[in-house]
Amino acid sequence: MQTQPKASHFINGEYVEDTAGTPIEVIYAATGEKIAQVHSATPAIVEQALDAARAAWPAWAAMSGTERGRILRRAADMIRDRNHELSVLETYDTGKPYQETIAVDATSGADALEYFGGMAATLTGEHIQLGDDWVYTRREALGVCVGIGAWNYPTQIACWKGAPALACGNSMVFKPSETTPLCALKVAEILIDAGLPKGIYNVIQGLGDVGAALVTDDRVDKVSLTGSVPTGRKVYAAAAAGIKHVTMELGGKSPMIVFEDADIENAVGGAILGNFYSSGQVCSNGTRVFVHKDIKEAFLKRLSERLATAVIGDPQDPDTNFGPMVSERQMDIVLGYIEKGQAEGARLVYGGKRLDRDGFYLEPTVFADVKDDMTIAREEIFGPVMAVLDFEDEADVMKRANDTEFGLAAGVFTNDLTRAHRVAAGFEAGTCFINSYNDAPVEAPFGGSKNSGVGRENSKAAIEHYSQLKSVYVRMGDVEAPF
Ligand SMILES: NC(=O)c1ccc[n+]([C@@H]2O[C@H](COP(=O)([O-])OP(=O)(O)OC[C@H]3O[C@@H](n4cnc5c(N)ncnc54)[C@H](O)[C@@H]3O)[C@@H](O)[C@H]2O)c1
Ligand SMILES: C[N+](C)(C)CC=O
Repeated sequence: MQTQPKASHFINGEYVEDTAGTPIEVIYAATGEKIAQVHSATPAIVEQALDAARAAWPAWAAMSGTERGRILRRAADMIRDRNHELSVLETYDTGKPYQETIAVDATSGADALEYFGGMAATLTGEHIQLGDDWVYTRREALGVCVGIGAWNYPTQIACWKGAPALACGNSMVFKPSETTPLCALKVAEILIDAGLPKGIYNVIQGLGDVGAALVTDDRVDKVSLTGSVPTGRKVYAAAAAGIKHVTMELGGKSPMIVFEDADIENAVGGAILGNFYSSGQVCSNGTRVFVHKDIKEAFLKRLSERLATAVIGDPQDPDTNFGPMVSERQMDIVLGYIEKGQAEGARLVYGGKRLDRDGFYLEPTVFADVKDDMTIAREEIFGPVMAVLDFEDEADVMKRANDTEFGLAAGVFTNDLTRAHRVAAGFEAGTCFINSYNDAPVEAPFGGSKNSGVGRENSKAAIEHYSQLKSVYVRMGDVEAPF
């Protein structure tokens, strides 16, 4: 497959290059080989992208929602038609198994374009009667939105930010992660092929400095970041200085609680999905798995048996279901946490090593007897490392589950109906799961509380974050002035 894009950036409906920008190598995680190179955006490219987005959005905002929505839904259909090609590319970009990318990545991007495309025509204000006078509200676009992506779901993130922004009549400049620059370019190309006016969705490459240049620019009205908490703090502060709207989708260290009455097979399945899908590189993963002491050993035994059946290998092989870390750097970070887990006294019950093969492969890793204050129970690892902690009492485990700076997600496995809902209500987290883990349908709000984020992606809630209301007061009688 051709992995080298036509050019580094996509601006005003065209691929654009500026080789003066710092080269960014794209490394295939499964082999360690270079598969493409792009250039970081120069100040001239940043200017070009923001000028294009600024110039294009008023006409786009003035189009009817039906027309905007039709273009987004056409793009969704095109993504679905090209799912195989896009999934192969996503696998090259991230190293994630094709078995996952064909099922989730481009299709969830298409879901967002279809959902928000359908919603575009329904966006309205309201009428408020005040005696003879009245107020009507107009739901208006914000203007130019900047999207900044993480590397774990490059197509999905490009679409989850782009679809609601465009549906509301905004334009977007999207900067993918420097680790995975390829997929967002395809999204931009497909949107143009679907009929999107030039300049409405632009992609530029770069590291944090390019992201920072976008965030601080006066032409930008809204910033939506998917990334780590430390980056979130910087971006939020910079956006606040310019009084910009923000959405922050940040990291997590989410709890999953398995009660003694849970269906163990389902709970083990949920823990596998919530720790080892995408080789553990998922923001909402339930990496602190609290298992009731009465079933802990049975849980660990079944978990180890099922982990032994993981098919680890060439991510482009459809049978492979566990791939490499996205980069050597990420692999080294995760190995550092595994060392810390052992040094701090956690019991390694599965995996723990780098695999003896090319690429950045780690074994799926499980620690038991983890204590709340251990580093592997407190910090986001963003890799295939599960921490299993014991508990006996519901009130106590709830306190421990919520004792974290993060609040992205949380899950509970139990067959006790009232306990399930009581626990879900008690979680300090934006997205909770009962007898399931990591489902993220476009119809449901997704996002975090506490340090895990601000705002919500997907669902009707996202419309509030990409539009603003204008109130128009209409007086029907004479004006009564005091003098
Ligand atoms: N909540 C969610 O929906 C969600 C989804 C996926 C990933 N994540 C989080 O993302 C993190 C992993 O991704 P990562 O390593 O790419 O994160 P990161 O914070 O290192 O980078 C994220 C993006 O921000 C850019 N950036 C860095 N510094 C910046 C600055 N000062 N100004 C503007 N942009 C800047 C990067 O270039 C990149 O595009 C994890 O913490 C994970 O939990 C969250
Ligand atoms: C949003 N989600 C859970 C699909 C991917 C986060 O890393």
